[in-house]
Amino acid sequence: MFRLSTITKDHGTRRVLGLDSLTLGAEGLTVILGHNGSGKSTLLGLLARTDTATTGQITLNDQPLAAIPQRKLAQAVAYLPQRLPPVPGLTLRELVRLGRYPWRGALGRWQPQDHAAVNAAMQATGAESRAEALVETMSGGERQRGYIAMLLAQDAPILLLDEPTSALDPGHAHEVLRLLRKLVDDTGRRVIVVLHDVNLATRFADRVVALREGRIAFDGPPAALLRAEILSMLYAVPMQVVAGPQGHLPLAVVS
Ligand SMILES: Nc1ncnc2c1ncn2[C@@H]1O[C@H](COP(=O)(O)OP(=O)(O)OP(=O)(O)O)[C@@H](O)[C@H]1O
Repeated sequence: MFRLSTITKDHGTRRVLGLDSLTLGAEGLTVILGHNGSGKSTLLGLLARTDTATTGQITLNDQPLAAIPQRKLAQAVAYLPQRLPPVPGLTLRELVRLGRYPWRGALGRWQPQDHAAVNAAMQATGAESRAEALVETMSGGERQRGYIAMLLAQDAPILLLDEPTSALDPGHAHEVLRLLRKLVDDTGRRVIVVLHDVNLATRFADRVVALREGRIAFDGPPAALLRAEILSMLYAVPMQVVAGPQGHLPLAVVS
């Protein structure tokens, strides 16, 4: 579990994040929402330690995040950033195998548990059928499933994903969230995921944390987010809440 206290992140004279106190990763699936530029990726980058705060402290399981050795951190936290470098010449299976990096010994030998983790991750994501395909030839959805399989193979208890559905059509976006939900429910992993789609968030999340101009503007269960005044404040456009499909929460729409 992450604890953040009095965190700020400045770029030059501009403050892009200011969080007094926040605990993340204690519950199943947390979605981070917020308008463009509200600080979501900055927050995830701080948790993944690819970025550092200007002031304040972050701990992971009561240890200062800054003091955790890189390999130990990678065993505890798997991070899928918003933008990934191209991977020319790599097959999907090779990509997923990269997820095992933090677990391999000094000589980099493959152990039975490495193979098992790669196979399980490919199976869970339905990536097996394309295992030998080159990643660069795949569609956005297939590639994204591959990256999520790589993340799963890392076998970390906490997963951080920054807009994993941004390149996906509605069907594939749902599929990714269903998969993350299943991971949480079946394996007890903790998932923290940045999304833009409010309705996807409320359908799958246990908790929603919403940022506005770098500050927390909402933190609570999905049903509590579905109020016109809260959504309109978050996105600075008039929004409404309308009836959803039978058995589901209402839907957020721009008025
Ligand atoms: N390296 C940087 N230098 C200067 N400003 C930066 C830098 N990185 C981020 N910012 C600014 O910090 C603010 C927050 O950025 P961040 O990427 O965290 O927002 P976000 O909520 O993830 O946005 P989006 O939804 O558009 O992905 C933005 O205004 C961005 O321009």
